[in-house]
Amino acid sequence: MKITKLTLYRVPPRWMFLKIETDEGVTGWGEPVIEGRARTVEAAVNELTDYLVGQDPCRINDLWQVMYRGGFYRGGPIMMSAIAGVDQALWDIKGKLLGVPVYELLGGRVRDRMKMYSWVGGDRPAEVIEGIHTLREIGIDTFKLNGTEELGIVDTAAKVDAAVGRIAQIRDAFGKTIEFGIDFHGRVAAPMAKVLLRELEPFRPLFVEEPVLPEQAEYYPRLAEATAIPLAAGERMFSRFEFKHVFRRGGIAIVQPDLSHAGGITECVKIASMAEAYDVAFAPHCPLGPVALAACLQVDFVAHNAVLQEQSMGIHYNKGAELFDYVLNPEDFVITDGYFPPLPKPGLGVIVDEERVIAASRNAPDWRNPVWRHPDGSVAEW
Ligand SMILES: O=C(O)C(=O)C[C@@H](O)[C@H](O)CO
Ligand SMILES: [Mg+2]
Repeated sequence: MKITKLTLYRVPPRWMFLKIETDEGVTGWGEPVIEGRARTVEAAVNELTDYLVGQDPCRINDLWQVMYRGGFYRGGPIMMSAIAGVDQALWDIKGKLLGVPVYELLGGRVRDRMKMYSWVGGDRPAEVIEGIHTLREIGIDTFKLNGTEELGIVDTAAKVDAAVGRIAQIRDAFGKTIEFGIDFHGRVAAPMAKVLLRELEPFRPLFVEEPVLPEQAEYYPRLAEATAIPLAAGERMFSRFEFKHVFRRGGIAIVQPDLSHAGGITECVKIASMAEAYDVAFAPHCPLGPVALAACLQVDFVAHNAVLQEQSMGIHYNKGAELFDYVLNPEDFVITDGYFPPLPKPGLGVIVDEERVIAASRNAPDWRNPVWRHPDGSVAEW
């Protein structure tokens, strides 16, 4: 079998789908994208075409190594997202060719269902209580919300009280009947992370995510020493070679690689396995589309240390399309009591509605995250 063609579709809300065709008619789908840099990743995938067309799609490991090592320069969000989308599509092809879900190719399931969580509250966390009430009605009991709005390197007691007060409201309203992670989203600098973690400790969040920016990773062990709250990170780390430093230094209890940013299934299975050796949990980041989610679930069902799966249903970014709008088999993703079932169909287990994708790709927005500013006019982390 040989790869014959790669086709990319940028679609609302901010996703990009990759279709890989072969000379035997088997087609695979992937979701290579960096949110806000879709056109850059599109160019990166197109540059990989030279290494892929004419090759055997079943030699996934070799093609991964060629894509990673063949161009001398390596790593980073753009290249690793391009590789991720190609990798997902190659696993989709191989599973379809052999008639089995990817998790069967990876040794079979270690669990019967996978715990998931939903976002509540949006960019500037508001209406969190209402959001939780609504989602609890469909059996979801685990959530994530942004911890703060803009925050200075050193900021006021009032800002701290606003952040902590929101969390106190959640515990007042729901007690321990629900769980939630708090995403600091890179908005919190090291000095304020210590303050916030101390003030949040009594409310026992499930985790605090990106407690500082990934470029400040040396603070993870120090912050972990100062708090019992499990710290999570990983959405802005892009290969084993980045995660290994975090594992060695310690401090992170949950790693959250993104299957569409960190080299795909091939790489994230290895990251999950490294994490297990350090007693670190695996909780793939996935604020993206259905192909990315399907790829996550294929790894969740073979990783012993997989604990939580993010998904974008109702997320504040999904303007113009919702998670399953481009999917012909949404019934395979039905959430029961807050869990996803294993995807039964061959390959990634998602059937892409190609007609709808093509139609939507004709007016895909160039999504950008907002550029926030502090009251003094300086750039604030979004
Ligand atoms: O889902 C998360 O945990 C996020 O932090 C969302 C962020 O990754 C945005 O997708 C960036 O545009
Ligand atoms: Mg996050």
